[in-house]
Amino acid sequence: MRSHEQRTASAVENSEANPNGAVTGLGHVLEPGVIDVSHGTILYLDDVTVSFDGFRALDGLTLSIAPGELRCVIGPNGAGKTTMMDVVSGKTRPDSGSAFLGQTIDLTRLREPAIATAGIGRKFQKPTVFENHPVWENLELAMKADKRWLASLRARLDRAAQAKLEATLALIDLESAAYRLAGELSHGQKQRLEIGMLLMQQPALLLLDEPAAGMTDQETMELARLLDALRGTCSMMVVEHDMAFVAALAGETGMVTVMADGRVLAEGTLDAVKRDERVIVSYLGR
Ligand SMILES: Nc1ncnc2c1ncn2[C@@H]1O[C@H](COP(=O)(O)OP(=O)(O)OP(=O)(O)O)[C@@H](O)[C@H]1O
Repeated sequence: MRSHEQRTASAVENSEANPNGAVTGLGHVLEPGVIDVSHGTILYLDDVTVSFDGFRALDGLTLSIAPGELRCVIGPNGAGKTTMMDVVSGKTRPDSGSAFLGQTIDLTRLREPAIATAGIGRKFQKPTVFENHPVWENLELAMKADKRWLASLRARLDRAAQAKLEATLALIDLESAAYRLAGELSHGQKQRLEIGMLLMQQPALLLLDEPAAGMTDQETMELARLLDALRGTCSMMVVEHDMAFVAALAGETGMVTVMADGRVLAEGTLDAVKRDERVIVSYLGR
């Protein structure tokens, strides 16, 4: 598996070797997983607008995320957080504005499967695992969905694929549950398994929509530890309402984005945004 740094390096090499980089001018991805982050941005949204029957769910949203960053996005109900993730993952086309993965991959021109292939993995609130299959097989099936693993999986798991599967099982702390049916897992374990399934596809950017919803406090902190362990492997954008979880992820220095009314209301460390009068009024209260 290529690390984030290796992907970045090869993206730079690729753009030097080929003036078009990893994509054509039309934004069609030619080589999965190669993202040009040479300008220090993995995700760039600029002035994005999405309207539903005249109502602006996103209203000039501008936001960027650095490679390797774990960005928490908070904000009141209806702020547009899910709509923003829908734009990034290709589920919703913006009316105007731009959305780029790295320098060259125009997300507004790609369909959802192409965006997934380009390196964006999305986790929805409700865990979606194959309940009637054992945990390890869920990871193997996820791997099969990734063309890069196909050659090794055609016959049987080769050493690299096997090692990746075992490392992921350890990372999501489900080694002892490897042979249990996914349907028998607790909610927190299912959430971790689904993140593991996304990791098998080697995403460059993971979108996580309220991953801690419905979890016990202990499960929430286990999830925070897992996401912490992923730092540097992939970039992450986490939409969340649970402030204890956000505090665990952001720490003292992580950047937190506060959305309201379809745009960014404030951005800064959690401590700074919590003291921001506009954030207190529109979201956190006193
Ligand atoms: N498909 C749709 N059709 C009509 N209105 C929509 C649609 N999707 C979202 N909206 C509206 O757009 C606004 C933003 O919704 P969105 O789900 O993005 O907010 P959110 O910040 O994710 O909220 P929450 O924290 O409650 O999940 C809301 O007022 C919502 O009702």
